[in-house]
Amino acid sequence: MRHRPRGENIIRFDSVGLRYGLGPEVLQDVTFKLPAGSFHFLTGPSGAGKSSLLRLMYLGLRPTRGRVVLFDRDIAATKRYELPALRRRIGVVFQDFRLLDHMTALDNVALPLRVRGVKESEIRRHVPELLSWVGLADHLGAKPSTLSGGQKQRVAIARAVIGRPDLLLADEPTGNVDDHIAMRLMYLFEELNKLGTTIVVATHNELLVQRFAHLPRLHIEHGMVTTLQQEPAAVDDLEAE
Ligand SMILES: Nc1ncnc2c1ncn2[C@@H]1O[C@H](COP(=O)(O)OP(=O)(O)OP(=O)(O)O)[C@@H](O)[C@H]1O
Repeated sequence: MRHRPRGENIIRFDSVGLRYGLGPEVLQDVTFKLPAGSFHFLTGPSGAGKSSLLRLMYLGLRPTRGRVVLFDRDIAATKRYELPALRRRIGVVFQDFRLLDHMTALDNVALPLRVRGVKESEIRRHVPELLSWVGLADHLGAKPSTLSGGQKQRVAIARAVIGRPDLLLADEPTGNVDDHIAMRLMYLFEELNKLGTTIVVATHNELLVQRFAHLPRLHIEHGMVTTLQQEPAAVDDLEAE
């Protein structure tokens, strides 16, 4: 973690296009930049390309055209062996969690800290505390196969935030939990953001988007990304005009 002064860009896309194989372009001419320390929702209908955009951001895919600049590094000009160090600065909450099945919840969350050589005494202090905060105090020793979808999701979120990454990318992080836990998870993201992490949360949950009102919002439709500087007027508001 080496947070940068707010205002500098953490990530920049210039005219980025993406196609899978010989298929049509699923993202077209995507251009935006995210300043360090900002918080954005990523919205759009199912199949619009939210997960694909996140994959480009965490370097899980290379664009078919255009330029991606991450932490001031042009990814096309970055050597393959340099990519893992960049990736370690990003926390990712995958839609399908991607927990390691043979490890306990505690060990899954501890992994990013162990990779970084953090002392076991610190790991034993911080990891149970975070897992308790997301409501999993009774499941520290549980293997993912014994956890519900919502519990796995919370382990995945704890793993993504434990190392206070420079950039957090979360794909539908509240998709499997009730409203109360969704709020708790959002507050966790807000706290992380206050500490300097830039955050992108892909979601279908309009209530969350309206309630936390982080702008600009990135919105994808028909392969195009727009940055919305204000929330679209609700249908009731339009009818009242
Ligand atoms: N691995 C892949 N191979 C081929 N096409 C893909 C692949 N992954 C996604 N797509 C296509 O890319 C488009 C965007 O998909 P993506 O998963 O990014 O959308 P999304 O907005 O995240 O959807 P959802 O909200 O349903 O998760 C879709 O048309 C999808 O079929």
